[in-house]
Parts: sequence; structure tokens; C-alpha cells
Amino acid sequence: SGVTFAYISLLGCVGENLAARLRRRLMATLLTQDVAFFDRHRSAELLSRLSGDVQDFKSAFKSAVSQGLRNATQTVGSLGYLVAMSPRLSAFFLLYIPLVVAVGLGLGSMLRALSKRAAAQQAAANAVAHEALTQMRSVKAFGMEAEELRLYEGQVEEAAALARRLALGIGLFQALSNLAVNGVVLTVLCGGGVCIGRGELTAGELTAYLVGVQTAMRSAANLSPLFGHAIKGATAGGRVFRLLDSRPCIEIDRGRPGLLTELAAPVSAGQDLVRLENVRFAYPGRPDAVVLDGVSLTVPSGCVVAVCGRSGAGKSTVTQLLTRFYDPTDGRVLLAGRDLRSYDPGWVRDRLVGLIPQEPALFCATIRENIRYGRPEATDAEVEAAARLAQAHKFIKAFPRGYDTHVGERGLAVSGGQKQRIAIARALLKDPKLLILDEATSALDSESERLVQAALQQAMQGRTVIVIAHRLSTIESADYVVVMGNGRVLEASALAIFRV
Ligand SMILES: Nc1ncnc2c1ncn2[C@@H]1O[C@H](COP(=O)(O)OP(=O)(O)OP(=O)(O)O)[C@@H](O)[C@H]1O
Repeated sequence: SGVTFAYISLLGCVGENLAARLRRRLMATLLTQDVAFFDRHRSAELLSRLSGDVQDFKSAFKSAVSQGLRNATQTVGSLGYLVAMSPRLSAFFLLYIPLVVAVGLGLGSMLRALSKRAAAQQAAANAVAHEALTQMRSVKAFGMEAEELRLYEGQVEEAAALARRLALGIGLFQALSNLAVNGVVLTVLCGGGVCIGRGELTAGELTAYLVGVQTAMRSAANLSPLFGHAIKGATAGGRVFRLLDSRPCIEIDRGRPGLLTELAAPVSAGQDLVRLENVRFAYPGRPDAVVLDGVSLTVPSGCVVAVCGRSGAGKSTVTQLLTRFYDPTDGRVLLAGRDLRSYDPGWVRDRLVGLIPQEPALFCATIRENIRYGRPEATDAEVEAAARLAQAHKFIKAFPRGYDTHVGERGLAVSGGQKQRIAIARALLKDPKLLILDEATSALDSESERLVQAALQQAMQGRTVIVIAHRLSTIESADYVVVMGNGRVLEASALAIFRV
């Protein structure tokens, strides 16, 4: 029992270490993928890789080691013993083995394909559940609980149907293996009978040989239930390893030689900090839909440039090129006169650009941790200073736990306006050279609105700012206005011209 304890616990620990290492490597790979990767893969699908697939791979690995190795060596050993005992009798079933292997491989590849489809369908069902659970307020607001359940049931039923077919296939495989095992015994019996009739073998020798055959076949039969496990593990492992091989197009490789980590040249007030030259762009997921069709615009240092235009005109897309979430299909984005691609993307996002998105997301953490996100080394005093600038200090202090108030999942415990001001503080804490601000379109009550606007005006003071403007007041306070439409710049001018 001491050996059993050592063996089971050692195997368990090795399996858990393997799973933890795989999960760590997979998460590290996912975090370094570019934004286009997340356009292609749904988060529920990636979560399935991290949890279910790694789990299946680990179980298959453990059963392959614990039972597979033992039974496989026993089978091979017994077969070798049988061949040594009587090469003539062994010839009967050795001839028959290639046929069994061929049938096994054929059936195996069919079952692998089925297992892949079943797993993909299960991931689709998970995605439906994930979406409903993360959008619970919308589901409830539109009374869609029953519809969501119907959708989920449909997906789960399809996954279950595929899993049932897989179970039938695995059952068939095991039945055929049993048949093959009995077939071997029968073949040896018939062949042995013939040999005894010819006086080439004694009944005693045949009996001894049959005992050997049974040992070999028992070990082989023990291998067959592992087959289903192995199929599931191999498909799950295949998906995990394929994902581990994904390489981002825009690689964040901090400190890579040759990449700039500071502005290429000093930029004084009024000189171009950023320039877009004839930029064309289509999202990788929709390469046929041209979103930017030859956009040129200039952002002078220290100026506020308001970008406006109809919904879908490509305004946010311009900001996504500046953060290097994507690279232009054609044309150039220049920073201090050098192509943005010659800068380290990590530096661009950490130090150059501060982004205040239209709908900021908060993490399930305290307000302090949320503001500090992006600059973990910032002191408490710096966090408070940023919050003051963002008109957030007062309301944060009014909470009983102040900066240590937990904002809950997706920041649901704070109001929309408060969330926006926390996001403004977070961006300001980085003290970015270029502030990109996507003005919220969602309505806030007038007091909140006034505070958010005041926070934004403060944030823009003395900085280079690109603001995607939805309010006239924002446009009025800008130095330059760019009007976009159909992926082009329709008008670009100093505000004075618009005022005429
Ligand atoms: N990740 C994406 N994949 C494919 N197409 C996208 C993606 N994001 C945006 N688009 C498309 O690109 C076009 C421009 O979108 P963009 O978000 O830049 O517009 P916008 O001017 O900022 O609009 P709004 O003011 O409504 O935010 C739209 O037609 C949109 O459908």
C-alpha cells in the first residue's frame, strides 16, 4: 500500500503540475495576442481552452501513464513471449493483427473528428451561456430569460447529440476490440487443432500457449477503454497546443533592439506630434469592407483635435491605429516624424497614449487598484492627485471605505458618471503625451454630465488630445476640427474657419 500511495500521489502531482504549467503558458500566449486575434476568438471559447481542454488533456495523460503504459508493456511482452514459445502458432494471429490495427486506426480517426465537433459544439453552448450571464441586465430588461434558455437548450442538445454519437462510436470500438480478442483465441484454437492433428504440437503445449494468449489479450482488452479517454485528450491537447503556437502580428517585445522607446525627435508646441498619411484600413476580420479610405490628418503638439462625423464613419478606428491595436493596410501613421511601427508597441501603449474609451470598463477590484491600473508603481498621493484632476476625489471620499471601496464585477457598484471619472483618473495617472478620448454618447443626468465634462476639460489642459466629439461644447473648445464621413476626411480645419 506504501507503493500504491507513492505512485498515485506522485502521478496526481505530476498531472496537476502539467495542467498548471499549460494554463500559465496558455494565458501568457493569450495575453500577448493582438486585438485582431480577439476579434476572431470569443472569450467563452478561450475560457474552454483554459479550463475544460486542459482538464481533459491532464486526465488522458494520467490514465495513459497509470493504465496505458502498464497494459501496453504487458501486451507487447506477452506477445514476444508467445512468439518465442511457438513462432508457428503466433503466425496465425500476427497475420491478423495488421487488419485489426487498420480497422482501429480508421475508426479512431472518425472518432477523433467526431470528438472535435462535439467539443466545438460544447464551446458554442458555453458561449451562449457566457453571453447571457455577462449581459444579465439586458437579458432581464428585455424579458429574454426564456429565449436565452431556449437558445442554450438548443446548443446543449446539439452538443449532447454529438456526444451521444461519440459514446456510441467508442462503444462500437470496444465491442470490436472484444471481437478481435476472441477472434485471436479462436484463430489460435483452430490453428492449434490443425497442428495437433498433424502431430506438430501436443495438447499440453497448446494449452500452455492458450494461457499466454489469454494474458496478452486481457492486457490488450484493458487498453481499449482507455481509447475514448485518449481520443478526448488528444483532441483537447491538439486545440491547446495549436493555440500555444499562435503568434501575434503586432508583437509586444519590450526592449527589442532597434525599436524606439522615446519620441524620435523633440516636438515643440504646434509641431506635428502625430500625422496620418493617406491611411487605408480594413479590419482583418472583414478585409473586403474598407473602413478608412485614404485618411490624412495632423495632430499638432499641445492642441486639441476634435474628430466628428456620423456613426460608423471610422472615428474610433483612427484611434485604434494610434494605439497600434491594428496597423494600416496602406499609408503611414507618423509619430514625431517616424513611422509608428518603428516604436515599441509596449511603450506606445504604456507611456505615449492615454485612452479614455466611450464605455470604460472597471475591474473587479478597489477604486485605488482601478485607478492604478496601467501604473502599478504609482503612490497613493499620485492616485489621489489624478482623482482630483478627474473630479473624482470627492465622491470617492464620500464612500465609507474611500479609495478601498470595491467596485464589484465590471464596476457595477458605481454609477455611469462615476465610472467615467475613475477611467479619466486612470488615464491621467499615466500622464500620457497623447490623450485619446472617445466621448460617451450615453446620457447621464445633468449633474453627472457636468462633472464628467469638467473632468474632461481638466484632463485636456495643456495636453495633445484627440477627442472623438459628440457634443457641440467639446467641438467648440477644440483647436482643430476634423469631419469624417465614409472612411474619409471631409473637412479639416482650425476651428476659427468653422466659426466664420
Ligand atoms: N472589430 C471590427 N471588426 C470589423 N469591423 C469593424 C470592427 N470595429 C468596427 N468595425 C466597422 O468599422 C466601421 C467604422 O467603425 P468605427 O467604430 O470606427 O466608427 P465610428 O465613426 O467611431 O462610429 P461611432 O461614432 O458610432 O462610434 C463600422 O462600419 C464598423 O462596423
